[in-house]
Amino acid sequence: MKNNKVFVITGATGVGKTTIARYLQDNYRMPRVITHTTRAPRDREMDGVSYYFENEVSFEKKHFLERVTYAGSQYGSSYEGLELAWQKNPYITIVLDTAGAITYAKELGEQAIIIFVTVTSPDVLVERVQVRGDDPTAVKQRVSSPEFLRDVTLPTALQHIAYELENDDWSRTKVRLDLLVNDIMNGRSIPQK
Ligand SMILES: Nc1ncnc2c1ncn2[C@@H]1O[C@H](COP(=O)(O)OP(=O)(O)OP(=O)(O)O)[C@@H](O)[C@H]1O
Ligand SMILES: Nc1nc2c(ncn2[C@@H]2O[C@H](COP(=O)(O)O)[C@@H](O)[C@H]2O)c(=O)[nH]1
Repeated sequence: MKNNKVFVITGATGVGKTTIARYLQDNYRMPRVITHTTRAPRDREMDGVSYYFENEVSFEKKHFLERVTYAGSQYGSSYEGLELAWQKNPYITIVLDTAGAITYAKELGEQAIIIFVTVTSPDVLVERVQVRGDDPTAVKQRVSSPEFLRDVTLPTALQHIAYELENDDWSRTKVRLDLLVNDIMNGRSIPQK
């Protein structure tokens, strides 16, 4: 259905993408599209909830709309995943790296609402993922990856397409998010930076 929309939440590791998707699920009943990855689950992550956790063989058997390598692991999302979520609600979310967000903007056009999440000082990102309980070795590898460094800045291909959402202070982020969601749901266009 053309009226179906997907909020694509993108940005660097630890910036708050999953937190935002959870907020939209809890407050607007927007289901999150579950994507596939070959990386190992973190503490408290569950298969079929956080991700579909795959091995290299099972990953290759999926039918992906797009797939990327991020910090040495594979990630991918499918049309089937989108359709499954759209069966529950015309507004859904997906959390992607910026390469995936660019593909969604190209493939889905106006059906994809791209939200690029930022923080004023990227130094806080390491602290946030440490507080989240990520393994210190994995954090070190992640923050030195080219994908992490790339995703801190809005890519040229998403300029004038993505809404930039600063997430320094969660209580302020929620207010801006509510305004953005209500504008989209009411068919208003939002001025972009
Ligand atoms: N505004 C905020 N201020 C402080 N901490 C925050 C804020 N937003 C989210 N967090 C916390 O930062 C940590 C990382 O957030 P989250 O898991 O949502 O990031 P992410 O962008 O999805 O990361 P990743 O790409 O690594 O999965 C979590 O512990 C979350 O509770
Ligand atoms: N392009 C895609 N990016 C994805 C997908 N699933 C998750 N992601 C992004 O990968 C990085 C790393 O995720 P993490 O959970 O290991 O921290 C992050 O930016 C996710 O948003 C996908 O299917 N396609």
